[in-house]
Amino acid sequence: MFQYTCLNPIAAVGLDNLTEDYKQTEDFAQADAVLVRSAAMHDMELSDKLCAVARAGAGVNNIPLDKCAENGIVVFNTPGANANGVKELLISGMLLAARDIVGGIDWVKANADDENISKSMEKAKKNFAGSEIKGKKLGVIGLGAIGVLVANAANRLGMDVYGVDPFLSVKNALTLSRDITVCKSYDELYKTCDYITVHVPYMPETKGLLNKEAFDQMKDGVVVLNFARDLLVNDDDMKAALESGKVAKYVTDFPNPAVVKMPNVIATPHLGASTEESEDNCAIMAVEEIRDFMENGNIRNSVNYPACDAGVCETKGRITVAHKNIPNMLTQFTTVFSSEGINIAHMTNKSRGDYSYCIFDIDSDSTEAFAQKLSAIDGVLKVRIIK
Ligand SMILES: NC(=O)c1ccc[n+]([C@@H]2O[C@H](COP(=O)([O-])OP(=O)(O)OC[C@H]3O[C@@H](n4cnc5c(N)ncnc54)[C@H](O)[C@@H]3O)[C@@H](O)[C@H]2O)c1
Ligand SMILES: O=C(O)[C@H](O)COP(=O)(O)O
Repeated sequence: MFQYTCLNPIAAVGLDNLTEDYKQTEDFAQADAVLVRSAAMHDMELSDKLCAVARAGAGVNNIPLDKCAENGIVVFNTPGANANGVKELLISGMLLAARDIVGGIDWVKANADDENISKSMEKAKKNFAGSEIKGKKLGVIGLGAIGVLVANAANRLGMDVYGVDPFLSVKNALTLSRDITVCKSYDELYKTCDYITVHVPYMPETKGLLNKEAFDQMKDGVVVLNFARDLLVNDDDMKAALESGKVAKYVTDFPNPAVVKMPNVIATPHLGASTEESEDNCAIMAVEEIRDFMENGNIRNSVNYPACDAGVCETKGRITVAHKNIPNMLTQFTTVFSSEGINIAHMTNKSRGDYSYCIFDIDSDSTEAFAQKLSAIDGVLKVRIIK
């Protein structure tokens, strides 16, 4: 029996896939697995029992990835599961910036009691006129799951699209329309584009990516869109750019107390992934990842451990070991196995950065006493008996 807890509401269509082997608990300390969206986990105490955290979504900056890895806790996310939801909101963000749709709607509400509204609006509408996005240049920073969808959709709407991503994956490059220009540098994108949208993860390396230096290179009157994370933009520099007119409009899904008071800001309350479809996709994928990990020990879509898949165990026993990626670990493991007279039928070991993960399929039953011998090895972070 596994216990799990949800730190945010997770769509039922995903949770329904948890069998009777899973019991929900409200007690974080009792959970073997956690499902989470944006709840802040950095200050939470991690119990020895906790094995897995699944982020039903993309961004993992709310989760202490290194602290989890150090405790042998595997963190997953759900790549691409909410990308279409964000893409659609982003396209609406560009349209909201291109035409004063918000001003127009506000005007209609303010004139709700006007008996002659159909006449007076014909005079008022010139105040809310705008431009079209067709033929304009869009710059996409970060060509991942969302960035590629945004680039391709904007291209289909007749925009001239440029992208930049120093770590562009082969899969994403192949999905990108051939009409899109992949820039070698940010500068090239900044100086060319009328609209610039950012779709990169928030990490120390991307903090304040859009700052004065970046704005200075952009065209006067550029529209900046941020549907990724607020700290990707330097607020003070954005304020100055909006006040000077360098940035004509800032469209963001991440308002904060500073941003909401700035002029020409169009803000939504972190709605990118809040669609039925995205919530369902994320929940289904997160639950699949948790189940494969808890029941088989397999790792898919982890953000702090390597992918490791040994399928379903067909031998008598399976033991998994999360450990430091340092020399001599495997020799020590196999020494323990041989001293106990246990035959390893199949073994998979994968590494990623400072951490490694091993799946041993053995021809004997796994015992607690044996697992403890493995746990006692220096550099071992967590040992689990799967079978
Ligand atoms: N508004 C929302 O509700 C919402 C929903 C989903 C995701 N997000 C945010 O959007 C981000 C991106 O999501 P995704 O699903 O596309 O993730 P992803 O991992 O598929 O794509 C991120 C891309 O950014 C690239 N990248 C990393 N550092 C970069 C840099 N310095 N410059 C340029 N590119 C860089 C990566 O190579 C990758 O291709 C998430 O991390 C999250 O913060 C927001
Ligand atoms: O990173 C993400 O996936 C988004 O920001 C969505 O966050 P949410 O699941 O809290 O809506």
